[in-house]
Amino acid sequence: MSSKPSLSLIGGGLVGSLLAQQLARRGFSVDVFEKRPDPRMAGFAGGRSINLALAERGLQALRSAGLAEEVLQRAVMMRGRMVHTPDGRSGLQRYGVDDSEVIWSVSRGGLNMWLLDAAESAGARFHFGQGLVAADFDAGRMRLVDAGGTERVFDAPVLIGADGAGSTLRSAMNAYRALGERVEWLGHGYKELEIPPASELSPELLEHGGGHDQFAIEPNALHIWPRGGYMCIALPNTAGSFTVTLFLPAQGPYPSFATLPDARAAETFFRHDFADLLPLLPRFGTDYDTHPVGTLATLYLERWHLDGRALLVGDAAHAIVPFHGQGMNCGFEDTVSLARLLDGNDPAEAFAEFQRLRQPNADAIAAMALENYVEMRDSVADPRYLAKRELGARLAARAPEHFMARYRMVTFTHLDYAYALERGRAQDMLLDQLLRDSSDPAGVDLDVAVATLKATLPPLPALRRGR
Ligand SMILES: Cc1cc2nc3c(=O)[nH]c(=O)nc-3n(C[C@H](O)[C@H](O)[C@H](O)COP(=O)(O)OP(=O)(O)OC[C@H]3O[C@@H](n4cnc5c(N)ncnc54)[C@H](O)[C@@H]3O)c2cc1C
Ligand SMILES: NC(=O)C1=CN([C@@H]2O[C@H](COP(=O)(O)OP(=O)(O)OC[C@H]3O[C@@H](n4cnc5c(N)ncnc54)[C@H](OP(=O)(O)O)[C@@H]3O)[C@@H](O)[C@H]2O)C=CC1
Ligand SMILES: Nc1ccccc1C(=O)C[C@H](N)C(=O)O
Repeated sequence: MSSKPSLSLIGGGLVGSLLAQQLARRGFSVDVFEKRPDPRMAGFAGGRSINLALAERGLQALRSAGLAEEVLQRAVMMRGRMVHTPDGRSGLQRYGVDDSEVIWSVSRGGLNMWLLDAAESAGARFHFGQGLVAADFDAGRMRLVDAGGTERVFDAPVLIGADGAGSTLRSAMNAYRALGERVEWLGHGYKELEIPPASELSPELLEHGGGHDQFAIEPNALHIWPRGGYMCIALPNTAGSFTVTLFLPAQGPYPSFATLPDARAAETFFRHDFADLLPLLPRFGTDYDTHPVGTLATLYLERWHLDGRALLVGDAAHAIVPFHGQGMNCGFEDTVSLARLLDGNDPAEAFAEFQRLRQPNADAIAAMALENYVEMRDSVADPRYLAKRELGARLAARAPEHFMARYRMVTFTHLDYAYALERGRAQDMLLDQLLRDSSDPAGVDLDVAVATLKATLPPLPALRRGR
């Protein structure tokens, strides 16, 4: 008989299903309890967004699970931000120097279903339509409710909660022993709309006269319509459509979701603020009136575990705002770290070490995700931001061992998020200093700038590349 403990995972979403695969592959006995029906039979029932940006951290976790190539084949490459200004012009701000540094738009439902298949193939057992209701941590038992409302009690000496931002396991743990929970609401909400495939739009609306095959606008980009205090973004889907997300203050003066309660009011707003986007949204009225306004918040906990009895991972432990496109990526990194730690250690040690390693990084990406909202909705159109970005690129080309854009550290490396935050702050101060007298990066003496950089900051750590 195996000496490895039996593990009960709550939640078979993105993080729960990948974690189940990683643990089952290592020989753990894994049962996953998911409150929704099996999406492979019932269809995928919504979720927090239609599609997601997959970056290097998430990809590396998928590689270690042997799933990366399969996922990439069903993803759309995004080379950079296509910024759409109010005058109707657009321009690409690349993420990296070439296509080795791109992010990928993947379908949440598709990804979740491939991960469920992979976890089952590795030996994990899934129990759908089983929602956690309560847990008795002293007795090592939990209570689940099925779709018909029948409640049953199961043994579960070791519980892992991957049940998302509104985690029931977290509530049960918190009631047993205070976890030091703090939720900071952003005060902005989001609503999803859709640009359909080009074939559903009249030809005169299509960019480049329809020269993007089945896509109405450039497919290989993450589109942003920055408007200062709010924005729209669009991520491509493989079938030719784009999922558009409007981010806007929830309450307060116009424009806010409160002042745009229905499609009629919102259409006037879009005609004025997103004039080039509105004609690409033929189902605007129905989408606006039927899709909910999602809420956004950051979750901070002092404790992620109850000794070796229960642990929280992914959004259940550290939900963040979506603006860096890193919530799932961070949760996927969690799964690799936790599976390694559990292999050969008792759960109490593994859980404590997991929190020690991951919490500073979760805090750091939470902070950077909040900052990226301001960057996306405002700074991308600001000359000062563009000047700093340009000077940063020049320094990185001249002294790559000393300068790397923070965005690159977060998105394309495995450097700790906490390191990226700290190093990024130091680099940002240096750029401000170098651009104090001139707002033109071409006016900065690069030899002097590189000498200052090397005198101010230590070299970057050596990079571990995914491929
Ligand atoms: C608008 C938006 C856009 C985003 N875009 C990106 C992006 O581009 N890139 C990125 O990396 N991240 C993105 N994120 C973040 C990403 O969605 C989350 O980080 C990710 O879904 C977390 O996965 P999870 O498995 O921890 O939680 P979830 O995906 O929420 O899964 C939780 C699962 O637990 C189940 N569950 C809940 N309660 C119970 C219960 N009581 N019993 C049993 N099961 C239960 C749920 O049904 C669900 O299946 C975005 C988030 C939002 C809101
Ligand atoms: N929204 C956020 O960003 C954060 C929320 N929280 C905490 O979470 C709790 C609830 O948050 P709130 O956002 O208001 O509501 P929910 O998390 O309950 O989500 C709102 C809606 O989205 C659905 N939904 C959520 N996650 C998924 C998923 N993975 N797949 C499919 N559908 C999903 C829910 O369905 P269903 O009801 O069936 O689950 C519900 O209809 C609160 O206690 C809050 O403090 C904490 C931090 C961040
Ligand atoms: N997926 C998202 C969802 C919502 C808001 C932003 C994103 C992003 O991915 C932004 C991207 N990382 C960027 O910085 O351009």
